[in-house]
Amino acid sequence: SQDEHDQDGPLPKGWEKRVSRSTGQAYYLNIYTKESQWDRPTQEANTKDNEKIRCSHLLVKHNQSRRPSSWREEHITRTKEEALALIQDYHEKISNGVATLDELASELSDCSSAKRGGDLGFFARGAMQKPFEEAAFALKVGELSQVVETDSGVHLILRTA
Ligand SMILES: Cn1nc(-c2ccccc2)cc1C(=O)N[C@H](Cc1nc2ccccc2[nH]1)C(=O)O
Repeated sequence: SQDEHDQDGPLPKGWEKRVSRSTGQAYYLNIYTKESQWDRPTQEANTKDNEKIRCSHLLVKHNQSRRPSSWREEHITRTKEEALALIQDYHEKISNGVATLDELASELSDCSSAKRGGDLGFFARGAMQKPFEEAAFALKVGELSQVVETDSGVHLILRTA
């Protein structure tokens, strides 16, 4: 069988290396959840499929938001188009390294998590509105999302763990 101590060193705990019978290609099996993946794992295998991730976000609310009010502005009147223009500008600034998400979120996010630089802590699937969850769980650690729309407004999401 394939030696799991090949040139990349030992596999993280909970993974086994397998070879695909049809393609002969190596893949990796999570021995707890029986999930498999092509990419060589970099972290210990999670033991349940209620994996948790950690994200920070920047939220810009608008006049169609579920709760058009925030610590920044009691009555939010900007239109959705204006919110999208703002969040696009923030996306560019963060992508170009002009500012960090936590700096902008602290001043500009309409979510009460702004006081923690937008940090939402760890959460599993089922905790957040679906569009936010799908975007967040698709991110790799350190990756910034595109603009994500929820009933709360428009967001930028940074996965931090
Ligand atoms: C999900 N969440 N966590 C916090 C939070 C976290 C850490 C410290 C303080 C507040 C605030 C919220 C929250 O729902 N805030 C809402 C805005 C909002 N809507 C969201 C939808 C998805 C993810 C985060 C979101 N935040 C609000 O302030 O009107």
